[in-house]
Amino acid sequence: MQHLTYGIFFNGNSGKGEAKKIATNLAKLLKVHLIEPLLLSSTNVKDAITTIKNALPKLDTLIIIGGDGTINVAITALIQAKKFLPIGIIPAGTVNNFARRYNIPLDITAAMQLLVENHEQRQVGFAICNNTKAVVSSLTFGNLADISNQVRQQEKRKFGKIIYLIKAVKHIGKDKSFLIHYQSEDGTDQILKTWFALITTTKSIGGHVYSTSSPNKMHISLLNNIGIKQVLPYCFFALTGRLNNSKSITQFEVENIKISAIHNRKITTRIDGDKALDLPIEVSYRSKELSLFVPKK
Ligand SMILES: Nc1ncnc2c1ncn2[C@@H]1O[C@H](COP(=O)(O)OP(=O)(O)OP(=O)(O)O)[C@@H](O)[C@H]1O
Repeated sequence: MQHLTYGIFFNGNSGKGEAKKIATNLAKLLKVHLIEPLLLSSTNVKDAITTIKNALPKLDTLIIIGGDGTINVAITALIQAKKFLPIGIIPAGTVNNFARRYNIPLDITAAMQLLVENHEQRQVGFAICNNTKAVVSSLTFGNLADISNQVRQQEKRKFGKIIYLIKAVKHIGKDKSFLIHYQSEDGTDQILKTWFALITTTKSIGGHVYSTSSPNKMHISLLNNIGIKQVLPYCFFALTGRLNNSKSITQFEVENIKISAIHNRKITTRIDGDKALDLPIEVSYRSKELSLFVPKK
């Protein structure tokens, strides 16, 4: 009987070698279930993508150990190879937004066990930026995106989401909005003042539901400006995820979007928490290609 082969991808740079320990334990568990494990890691993102791409022809499934940033690296490799294997996740990041959204156990042992029993495969949506880079959970740009950069992992662990709010309020009045052009094949064509833009691949992020409709689209929320007047609506947005009634926030849902800056200023996006491409960008949503191991209903 021919055995299945599962790739196990982890960040060779992570913490105190925590990810490697998890990978080794998972490899043992897979062997017990007659699945051949293939450990895949590297200490920089470029090599990691190459390593995964080279291994893909040998694999039946790819298991990813890490948070959204690490899942992003792995799915970027699948996009570049145009080969969408089923994926499994061991949530070893800090926030683990993607894993939470699909009810993957946050307990490492339970998440490992899920890969060998009681799972089903579910199609999950993601987006592709400029045809090359995955967007697993979120793409942001504007002033708050830079603020997220200042939030250290330690603070994230200690204060949770509220830390973004504290940092944002400190920035009030300091930064100007950008003029941004948004164009979509569905007819959207607008130039909007943008203080902060958040694009999410589902209606919920960090457990908050940001919008109520269209499962097959990306959700775009723009904070058009921020000053003293916007503090209350912004706080409401940050804490509840709802902003539909605020005039300072624009929301829309699209399958694809072209985003460019009107002025010649360099605007860098952050994708899944990491610094990524500069505007202009083109993002398109994919709802059918990727399937994920999730707990059986
Ligand atoms: N093989 C790798 N080599 C170097 N860096 C990597 C590799 N794989 C992932 N990374 C980077 O490691 C960082 C941390 O990744 P990850 O998202 O897994 O953890 P986290 O930020 O703690 O989790 P979360 O996004 O859930 O809060 C990210 O910046 C990611 O791009």
